[in-house]
Amino acid sequence: MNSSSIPSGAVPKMTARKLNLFYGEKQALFDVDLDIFANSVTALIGPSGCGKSTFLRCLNRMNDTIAGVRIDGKVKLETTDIYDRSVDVVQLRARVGMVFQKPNPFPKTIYENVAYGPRIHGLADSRAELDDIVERSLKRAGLFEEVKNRLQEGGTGLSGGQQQRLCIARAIAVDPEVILMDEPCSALDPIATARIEELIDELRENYTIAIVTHSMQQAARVSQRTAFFHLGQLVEYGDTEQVFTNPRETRTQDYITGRFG
Ligand SMILES: Nc1ncnc2c1ncn2[C@@H]1O[C@H](COP(=O)(O)OP(=O)(O)OP(=O)(O)O)[C@@H](O)[C@H]1O
Repeated sequence: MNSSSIPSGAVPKMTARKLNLFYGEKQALFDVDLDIFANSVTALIGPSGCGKSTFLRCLNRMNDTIAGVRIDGKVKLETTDIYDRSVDVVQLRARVGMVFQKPNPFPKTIYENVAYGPRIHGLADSRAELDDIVERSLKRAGLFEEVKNRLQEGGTGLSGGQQQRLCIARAIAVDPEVILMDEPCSALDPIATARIEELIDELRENYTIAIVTHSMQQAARVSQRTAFFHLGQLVEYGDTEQVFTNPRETRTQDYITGRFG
């Protein structure tokens, strides 16, 4: 278990306060308060339908794209209220990137998949600079060696695990501060999963990561903090080791021992 906990006094990278979310009439999140710390992995766990993905999507306003969603409460990225009117959602999503359940490379070359974001955000002044960003991002995502001789081939021709690392490289290329991952390994075999888990551990040196996972083993392996959700409520949140070995709440205990979920 990966148990380096958060230093006391650390300032959270992101905070949610009294966060409520409604899909039309149906309330999916209830008064969620949660701090996400820099350079660590926060795992969101809980039974199906408990609001993990909904919460994750609040962190970069991905729920804005769903009709009928209403959100109240606050989410801050450092000092910025991300739901404030003045916030440019495109810029926000560059700072808080996302990797989805199913690898979703663009139907473009490997190079273009990674270069696209930096190009639209104007992060490179020359082709050489763009080449540099692409190479650096692919290296950070642990994919460069496997693809360096085929950067002009299609991204969708890669294996599932490689595609997911390409999507991670694409997220990294715009220099985000936070990376959100929604069950990033659920479509992958055990070997590709292990590779992504190693990568997540490496990435936390430079990024803040929040990951939704159905696998308690995965949460225990990759995260330093674990949040347990049930029926839209945050039931328990603490150091991963504490949550798994000494949960404070009966509902957490019941879930981690397989009594429900
Ligand atoms: N677009 C949507 N429209 C209406 N209801 C939704 C929508 N997305 C999610 N919900 C509902 O909100 C609740 C929380 O869903 P959410 O997907 O966040 O849960 P989850 O814990 O991530 O589940 P899973 O582990 O199955 O992915 C569920 O009751 C779900 O049916």
